[in-house]
Amino acid sequence: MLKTKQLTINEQLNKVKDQLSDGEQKNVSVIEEINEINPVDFFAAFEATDMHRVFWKDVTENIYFVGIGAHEKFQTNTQDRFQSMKEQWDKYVQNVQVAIDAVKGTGPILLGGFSFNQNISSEKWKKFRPGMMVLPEMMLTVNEEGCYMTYNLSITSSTNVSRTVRELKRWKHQISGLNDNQDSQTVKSTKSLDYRNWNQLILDAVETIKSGKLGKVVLARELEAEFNQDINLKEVLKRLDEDETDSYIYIFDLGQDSFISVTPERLVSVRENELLSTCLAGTISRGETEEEDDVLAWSLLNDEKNLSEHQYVVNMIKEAIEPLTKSISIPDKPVIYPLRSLQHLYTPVKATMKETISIFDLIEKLHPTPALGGEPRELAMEFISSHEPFERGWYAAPIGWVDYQGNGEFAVAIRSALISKNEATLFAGCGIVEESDPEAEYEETKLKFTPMLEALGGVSR
Ligand SMILES: C=C(O[C@@H]1C=C(C(=O)O)C=C[C@H]1O)C(=O)O
Ligand SMILES: [Mg+2]
Repeated sequence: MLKTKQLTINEQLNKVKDQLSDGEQKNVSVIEEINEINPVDFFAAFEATDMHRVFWKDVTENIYFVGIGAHEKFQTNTQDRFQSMKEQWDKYVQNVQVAIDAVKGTGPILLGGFSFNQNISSEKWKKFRPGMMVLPEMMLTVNEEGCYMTYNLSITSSTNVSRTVRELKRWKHQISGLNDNQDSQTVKSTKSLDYRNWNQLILDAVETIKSGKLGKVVLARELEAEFNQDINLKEVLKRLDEDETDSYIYIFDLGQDSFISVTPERLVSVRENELLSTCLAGTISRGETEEEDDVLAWSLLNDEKNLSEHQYVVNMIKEAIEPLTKSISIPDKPVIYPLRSLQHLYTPVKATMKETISIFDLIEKLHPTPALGGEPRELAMEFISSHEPFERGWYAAPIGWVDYQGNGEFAVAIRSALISKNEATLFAGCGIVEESDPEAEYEETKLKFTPMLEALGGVSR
């Protein structure tokens, strides 16, 4: 329920308009509670339009955001991309009026992401920028309390409010003509780095680690899949939403090209001055039976190699965050984080910050953690750039949202794919440490392709 007596969006717009002087223009956010609507259906209803679409599902808070269209687009190509994004958003927020006292998860919320490296250069990623976030024209919020629609627009003292409201509500026609009978694609062929080259890549990394230059480096491979028809994003999303109940689900859709991720890894979340980050590194498969599952979990919790992969992440996050905090709590030992097809070592990091610090500052400090980059960071980044035979683009990079009050959450885009028509490029990586064995790491990446590949209708290889 909205906190204040619920004003219609008509009344909300008139309230803002009445305060405007002649010729003045104002960004405004109006919010209404709506009847229940399925977020996957809502996202899919705009498939045939050229509107920008963003999908976000956070399982911890049980919340969905679906952003449609772009009232404002914020992009950055500069070296200081996180600061540049922060400045652009701060500037917008200073001139926005939220017409009513918004409930959590409604109002102006910026959705988007960044690339792994500071630059993007390959043809494959040409539609994506190093920083790209949108303030949607309309955003559906579905949480435990209900369904809400936020509209972001700008008005002047001469705006025709009833006509504007009619235009805002056009989406209702869009969802009524929904066609559910589209076919799903099947995979025709897949292609990945051949094992000989993978073997060499891992041996090079292990040698560099043994020489003392690196502690850990995360290396990944691409899997290119071709399908018999254009990928039906709605079916993919529906499967992920139903099956992958312990991961974030994210789509950044630019029309023909979409980036999609089903990631269990939180980079950082901020609620007022409370911070939560998670260390997720160290992997084993799930068992067929409960007993086998327990045995695997126990062996992961006691495996020196996996514990070492994990500890690099804990140490780095602790070091990065501690100076900003009044108090910090990190358990001594990791626990198991089980997913549908694999399990990880997991350590939550909770902290109360000294003052409210922008989520963009935190991303800048944390990205990439040694769960995606390595230790030491700069050398690991150089090793990745010079050895991995593809461009990461948005894979392993921060994706998420920030609201107008500074709350926000960013995940890391692993278990992800770049989709274009009937082709998808999937990504999976693994933490290489001194004890790494190329074949075991190859199997681990294969396991990590599973969630996305299954949702796409393919089989892992
Ligand atoms: C790099 C990925 O995952 C990371 C590597 C892990 C590992 O090597 O054990 C586990 C989780 C993530 O930190 C990926 O899924 O692509
Ligand atoms: Mg690993």
